[in-house]
Amino acid sequence: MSLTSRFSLDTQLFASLRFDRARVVDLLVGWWHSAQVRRQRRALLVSRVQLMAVVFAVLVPLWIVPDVIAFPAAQWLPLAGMRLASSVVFLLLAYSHARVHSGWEVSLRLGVLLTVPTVFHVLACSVLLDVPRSGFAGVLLQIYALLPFVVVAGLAVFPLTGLETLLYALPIFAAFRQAALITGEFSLPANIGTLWLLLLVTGVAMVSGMSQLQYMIALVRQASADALTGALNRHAGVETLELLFRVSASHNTPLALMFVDLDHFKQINDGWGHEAGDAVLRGMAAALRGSLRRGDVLVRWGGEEFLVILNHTDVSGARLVVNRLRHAGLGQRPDGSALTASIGVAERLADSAQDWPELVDLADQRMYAAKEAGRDRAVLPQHTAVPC
Ligand SMILES: Nc1nc2c(ncn2[C@@H]2O[C@H](COP(=O)(O)OP(=O)(O)OP(=O)(O)O)[C@@H](O)[C@H]2O)c(=O)[nH]1
Repeated sequence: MSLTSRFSLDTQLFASLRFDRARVVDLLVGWWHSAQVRRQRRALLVSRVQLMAVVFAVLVPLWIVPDVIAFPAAQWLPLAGMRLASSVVFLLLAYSHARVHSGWEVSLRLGVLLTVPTVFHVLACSVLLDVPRSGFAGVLLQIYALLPFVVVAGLAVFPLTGLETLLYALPIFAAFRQAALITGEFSLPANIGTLWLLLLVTGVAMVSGMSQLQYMIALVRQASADALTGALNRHAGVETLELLFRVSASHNTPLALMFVDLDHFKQINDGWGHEAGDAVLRGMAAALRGSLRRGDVLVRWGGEEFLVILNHTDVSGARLVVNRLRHAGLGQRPDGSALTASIGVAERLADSAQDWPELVDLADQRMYAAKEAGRDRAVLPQHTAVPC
């Protein structure tokens, strides 16, 4: 990799670490995360859950030793049973299959990891109700009281959105209140400082989770972006298309594809040089992006060929996008004339496509039909030609 392209990649990485409104919303709720970000985040969350589960599976039973030293058998025996049971659940989590298929599966695993210490805390408070708060037992009781803080602080190691951190923290808050009610220590004025501290730890965990998420999104974007145009590269495009096709087929929703190929692009390279050709490609990608919705996906398929994936879009929706492109234009050639493209459109339902390669083939064939019909036009399913 040349020094300039390396520099430009680094610049892109740091640019995507800057905040703007869309990025903050992405970090707070995550509705618009791309297929790549979702997949990487699932893998990262699962591996972190496994790591934490191993740590807890080892540490939790080790605490039986101080329990035995500090508490009478009536207390340490049930505690030891709870610790061993917790350790079994952690071991199951640690050795469960690393490959997960859905976000729900990941949420469930993380939920179990957090629920075990939370439930343990509430039950331990009932078990330890009558233990005198003096000497070593008193010290241990104070450490037990800190468990909700440890669990909330533990959220900081996961790349979660702000909303997710809050949703995972709320049951821990409820457990903290329940434990205080059991021990008879719950009164709002007396607990206000402790609650404030718990909120503060939640806030820090939230910022930490969102920062990790932001860094992960930046790395995924860098790995899946075409360095010249910023569109998805072909590898990431195929992954996205594969996923969206599968989802569209299982929910029976429409999925349209636009195959966009610039007209007479070679003349630009030959007449004005490769740099001018690159600038035209960059401008064209920016113009395409400007005419698309946020959920649409722009892929650089190769050279001067782009693929636009229009999720939840039928043929009439794709026709609207084609018309919008026609009005907005694709930019200019170096001589100032309008840049034009030939476009082929295919749609999963209208074309009864069985898989994504068939959909790409159909869009590609229609793009060639548009070239043969004189360029500067789009061919849609049922072979309706729309001049661009
Ligand atoms: N500047 C630049 N040129 C590229 C890039 N990738 C591919 N090309 C050029 O794109 C041109 C594509 O030429 P052709 O396939 O003949 O297509 P065309 O000239 O657009 O002709 P039609 O598609 O038939 O209208 C070739 O000259 C490639 O070298 C790139 O990243 N930058």
